[in-house]
Amino acid sequence: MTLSALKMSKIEIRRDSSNCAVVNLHGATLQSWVHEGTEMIFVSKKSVFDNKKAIRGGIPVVFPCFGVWELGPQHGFARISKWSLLEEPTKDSNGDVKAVFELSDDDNTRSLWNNKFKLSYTVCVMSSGLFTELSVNNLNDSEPFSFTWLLHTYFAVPDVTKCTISGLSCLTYKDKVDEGKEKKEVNDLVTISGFTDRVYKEASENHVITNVAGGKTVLLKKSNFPDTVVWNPWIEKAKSMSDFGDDEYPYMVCVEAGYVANSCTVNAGSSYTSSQTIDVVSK
Ligand SMILES: O=P(O)(O)OC[C@H]1O[C@H](O)[C@H](O)[C@@H](O)[C@@H]1O
Repeated sequence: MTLSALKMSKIEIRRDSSNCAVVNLHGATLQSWVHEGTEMIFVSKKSVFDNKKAIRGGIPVVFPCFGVWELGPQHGFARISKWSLLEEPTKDSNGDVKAVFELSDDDNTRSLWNNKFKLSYTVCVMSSGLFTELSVNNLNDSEPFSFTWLLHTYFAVPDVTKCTISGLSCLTYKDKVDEGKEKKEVNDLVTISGFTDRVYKEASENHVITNVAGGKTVLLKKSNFPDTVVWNPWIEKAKSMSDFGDDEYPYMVCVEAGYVANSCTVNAGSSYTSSQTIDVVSK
């Protein structure tokens, strides 16, 4: 690895002049993905980049716990840890460019969660979209470990009330804005018209999301992420967040691929891999 790559805090993964992603080593948070010249990802103008707080937007990596965590910070430590660049951006034979990031246990992670692990995160900028893959290796001597994880993707949208999300119909979801009640999704297409925070269990592997940035439609394809979380803070929650603008909620929707409704257990010496691909299917 070159010295300059070692010193960088953000890694540009550029496929060509109009397709590029930027990953911040703080949390390995993808903080920009430009597809055919359009920024597809929302980052709040009030996001704090102090290498301590989680970046408000992009694709934070949630591990080893989604949500409130009794052992440590909400959504775990991965999104606020300093990752390293394992493989510099490299072009493959069809022109797609891939980089790999890595996080290993250290004194801090073990003080919260006493396990030895290696996380690898692959980000690939393709002509058709964006591929992201998380792998975890259990490096404990003999103990299995359990975790939940999720890619907390913030899509940039021109007007969230115009977006539709498929692949959730008839599913059971936990409604976190209504005391965590279990409900059944009655709509074929989910739309957002208020504070929304839902964990859909065993959702479809494919979600079509319309009217994202540039009016485009994307197909979010998941593998080994059984659940899907949909989140928009709307007016009051937006006001309560110091790192999110009061008037920004119409311009984002989080559709999050996760393994969160139940935990995933990995034996010592074994690994587990989950991935998501976001294909831009129109415009
Ligand atoms: O404020 P954060 O810790 O980044 O969490 C932002 C949001 O993440 C997920 O979507 C959760 O379902 C929400 O309950 C949470 O409010």
